[in-house]
Amino acid sequence: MATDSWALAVDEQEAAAESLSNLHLKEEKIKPDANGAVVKTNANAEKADEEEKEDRAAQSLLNKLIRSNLVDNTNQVEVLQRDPNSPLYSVKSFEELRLKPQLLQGVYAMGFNRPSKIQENALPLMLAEPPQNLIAQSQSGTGKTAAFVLAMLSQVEPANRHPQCLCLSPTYELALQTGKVIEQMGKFYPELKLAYAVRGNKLERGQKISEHIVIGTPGTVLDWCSKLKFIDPKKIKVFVLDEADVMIATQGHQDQSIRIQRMLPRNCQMLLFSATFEDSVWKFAQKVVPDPNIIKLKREEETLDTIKQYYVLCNSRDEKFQALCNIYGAITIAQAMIFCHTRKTASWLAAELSKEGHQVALLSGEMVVEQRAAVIERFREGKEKVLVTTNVCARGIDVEQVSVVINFDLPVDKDGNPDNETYLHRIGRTGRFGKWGLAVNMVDSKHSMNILNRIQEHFNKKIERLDTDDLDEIEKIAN
Ligand SMILES: Nc1ncnc2c1ncn2[C@@H]1O[C@H](COP(=O)(O)OP(=O)(O)OP(=O)(O)O)[C@@H](O)[C@H]1O
Repeated sequence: MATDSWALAVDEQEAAAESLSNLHLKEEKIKPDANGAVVKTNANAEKADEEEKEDRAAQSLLNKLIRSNLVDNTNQVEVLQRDPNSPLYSVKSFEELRLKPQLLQGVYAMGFNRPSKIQENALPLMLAEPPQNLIAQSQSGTGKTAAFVLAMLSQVEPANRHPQCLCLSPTYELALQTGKVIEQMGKFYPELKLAYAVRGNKLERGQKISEHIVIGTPGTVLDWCSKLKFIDPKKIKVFVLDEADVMIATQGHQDQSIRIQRMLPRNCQMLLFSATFEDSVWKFAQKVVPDPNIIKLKREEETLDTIKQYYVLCNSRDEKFQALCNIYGAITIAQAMIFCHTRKTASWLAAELSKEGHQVALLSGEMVVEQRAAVIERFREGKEKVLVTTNVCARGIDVEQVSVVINFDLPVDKDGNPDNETYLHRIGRTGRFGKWGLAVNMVDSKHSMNILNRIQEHFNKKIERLDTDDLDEIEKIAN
């Protein structure tokens, strides 16, 4: 396909995505009810019983919006150097990096006292002379964005008024979030300018952009580099591919990213970041980052050791609800998270619990990400005591103070098999929050008993039966 018609196809694709997201916005009608519970009044109610679809970009954005500090990790960083004979540098302070004073000031103004684990190794590699290529993987919240933003800011020469750093993000919203970090860290570097290559940011044809850093989504960046020629890709010194795992989950982005990368000069520094490292990400990473250094930080392992796990046998949704009420009647629960399989069950349950006088928050996929972030924030602050959510919607969200988790429906994957990873993440604890926890699983059919059995086998941990008609027995589980 010729570049122009290809770029046109990209345009159409992004336009379609945009109109879809507008449509999505129009359908949002979420308001708190008289009890403060967030209740869905979605025009598209027939969709409510559909299983939620996983949206990795939305999850990633949500995580960014609700995160207030670094995620702790006690694992060792693994570093694989391209040249194994060169000494392995790691820094324990930002001073050691010999940053421009205005950047050091920016770092400290953000409240960073010392580099995070991943930054200790990634920063010296990225700032080395000559610049080194890097593939880095560590879970969300470990300081990757701050690291590559600092690398980009360090390489810019403000007197050269053309784009020198190019950063690709999977979505418009994620690009804006990274842009905010650039602006914050570059606060004391006013001559440094940033442009957003995102749909809707229209420039006049024939124009060349003078900003030093361009951050955007692959389709628009490709347009700006090829069809519209706003950017001269040959002058790019640093190329960052952020959230590679989310990127390749979006159709078309992988090819667009590769096409952009092919336009860059050979000596351009290539940096790729990802929170996960499945095979597909690794293959993609190798295509876009030649001769890489590799840094990996394993996710902190979660365990079920400090969790008391129970199951309750029920015959229907109403019985599950009754069992839940009995548990609430017998023990004091400061805060609980309740997981349901569909939006319909989640909103029904939230309404029923509010009728019983509970302060309930509802989190489900039809809310825009900002609304979801606000719901989580309120729950974290203790404004609501129960958070009802769909299985998919709350993936990856930690609310540290919650000690009781109820699986109103057991987690299953799209083929109906037990989703052990989700089970563990919902209920398990890392070393940091190794406090006592209680998990109750509602089982209402042979099928869900089978799922529960497979979960028990997978973790080799017995899940005890709980008779919720026996209040004494329930009381005992809290001791
Ligand atoms: N050295 C540091 N000291 C203290 N806080 C830091 C440091 N580096 C980053 N942070 C803060 O920690 C949080 C997570 O950092 P950052 O967003 O860079 O992580 P990330 O790994 O890029 O996450 P994601 O994969 O979600 O983008 C942010 O609030 C950031 O401001």
